[in-house]
Amino acid sequence: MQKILNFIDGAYCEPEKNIWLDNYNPSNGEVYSKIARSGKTDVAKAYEAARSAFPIWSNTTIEDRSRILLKIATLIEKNLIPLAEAESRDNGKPLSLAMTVDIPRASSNFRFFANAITQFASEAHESIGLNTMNFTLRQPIGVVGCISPWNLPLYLFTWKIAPAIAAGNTVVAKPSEVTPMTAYLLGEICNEAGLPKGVLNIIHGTGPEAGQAIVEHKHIKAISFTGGTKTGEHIARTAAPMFKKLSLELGGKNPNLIFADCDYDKMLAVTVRSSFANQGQICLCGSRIFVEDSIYEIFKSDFVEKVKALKVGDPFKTETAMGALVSKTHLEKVQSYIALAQKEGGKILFGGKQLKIDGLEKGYYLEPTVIEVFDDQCRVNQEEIFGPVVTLMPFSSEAEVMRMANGVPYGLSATLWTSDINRTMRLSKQLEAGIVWVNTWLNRDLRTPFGGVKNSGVGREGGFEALRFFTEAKNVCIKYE
Ligand SMILES: NC(=O)C1=CN([C@@H]2O[C@H](COP(=O)(O)OP(=O)(O)OC[C@H]3O[C@@H](n4cnc5c(N)ncnc54)[C@H](O)[C@@H]3O)[C@@H](O)[C@H]2O)C=CC1
Ligand SMILES: O=C(O)/C=C/C=C(\O)C(=O)O
Repeated sequence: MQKILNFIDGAYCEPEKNIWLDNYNPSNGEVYSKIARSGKTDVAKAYEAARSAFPIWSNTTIEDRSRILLKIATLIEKNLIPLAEAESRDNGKPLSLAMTVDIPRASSNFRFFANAITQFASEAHESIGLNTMNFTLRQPIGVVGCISPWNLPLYLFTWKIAPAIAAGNTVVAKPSEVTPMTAYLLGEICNEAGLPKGVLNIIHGTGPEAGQAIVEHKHIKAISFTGGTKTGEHIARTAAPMFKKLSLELGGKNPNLIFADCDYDKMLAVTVRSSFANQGQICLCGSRIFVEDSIYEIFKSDFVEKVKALKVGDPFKTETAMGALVSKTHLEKVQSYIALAQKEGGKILFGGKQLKIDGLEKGYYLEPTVIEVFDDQCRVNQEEIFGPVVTLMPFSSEAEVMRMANGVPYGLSATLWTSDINRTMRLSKQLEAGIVWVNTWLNRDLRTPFGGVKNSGVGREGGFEALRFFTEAKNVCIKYE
């Protein structure tokens, strides 16, 4: 059976303790590879490789760093089909999604930061009349840790690694133990692109063992993490007393605010996508749908009609719109929320049942699920489900919908559907979210700041924000005569 090995100092290697985890294919529930279960000693080895590589990499010219990153981007593009197939097999997502979203975005992440680093500049402040000049050096931090989740595996793994190495850091990175395959394949691509050994080190294993060892390592000075809010809280508790720089991209419970004056057909099509893309396993999915009461009934029936038409099935088939959920544990978590919704008085308008797909009976398939709820404070409307489940509620005024939209502990994204520019401005300012989309969803320009407020995280990724995170600002003050 294939082994997913660590990638340390430019070479693949087994974990020190020779212990392995099972890697499941969610589409058929079968174990299809073994994952290195690494611990402290593996992380220490990865750190040593990264530490040795740092003096050379941090002094490598911007042009050379950029050239290597561009080469990685090109190689990811060249390997689109094998990478997309690996991602789909590991995660359960439709192959079509991996081909058009996950892998192209992984390549764009490297291409974007290869170019961004050539434009990254620092400031100078002249103290006029005092004969003093201050300028800011933006220096790489050293060895940094990048920890990513299972929902968009290579997409989010590279979203952290690309800016980290573009800025001159060296990295110890850990993908999710649930979806490690494409991160494993990235090692070979980095070697082929000429990335010097030790610049990127990839450790596999569980969060509490390998992940915790990265966060606890006293010389890894910055941690960039994407994942669940509880895990983020735990990481912050470990890293904050060690004065590490932290970027935390956490959960969401994002509202969709649909006003009667919107472009209805466009809104309907995009709302189906923002609800169920990637089986609803994107932190940006709009899981709470609020609809102005004059169009609530018509929306309800049109939406359910469209959701019924979504084809759930074999991720490798072209007609599949929704594949399998990522794991049995996750499927059970999502199902427990569907059961809770019924206990709380919610009405299932469609879905809610596990599906058995011919030939893939042990896969983790779930119908897309639409629940009408009557109290915005019920648990299914407050807690992150992170699956193909959305709630519907009507509203009668801006004030009411804003109270409900902002009435959760999360604040990642919000989507507003309206043709009124004044309302757009008013509500965009009032929404408690790091990202507001108006008449669109998951429309990404990689230069923009990306992140959440409240329990959705700390810090911003994207563009120069990411390059600022992965560098330390040092002021140099020169007094001249
Ligand atoms: N981007 C997002 O918003 C995501 C949210 N989630 C949410 O989190 C819930 C739990 O999913 P999990 O797979 O358990 O996500 P998680 O947050 O535990 O995992 C994300 C990453 O963190 C690592 N990790 C876990 N514990 C760690 C620790 N103590 N120190 C360092 N790294 C650690 C994991 O190995 C993985 O690489 C999901 O049901 C979902 O609600 C999950 C994945 C992504
Ligand atoms: O950067 C993006 O485009 C999307 C990021 C998505 C997540 O962070 C997530 O789903 O966890």
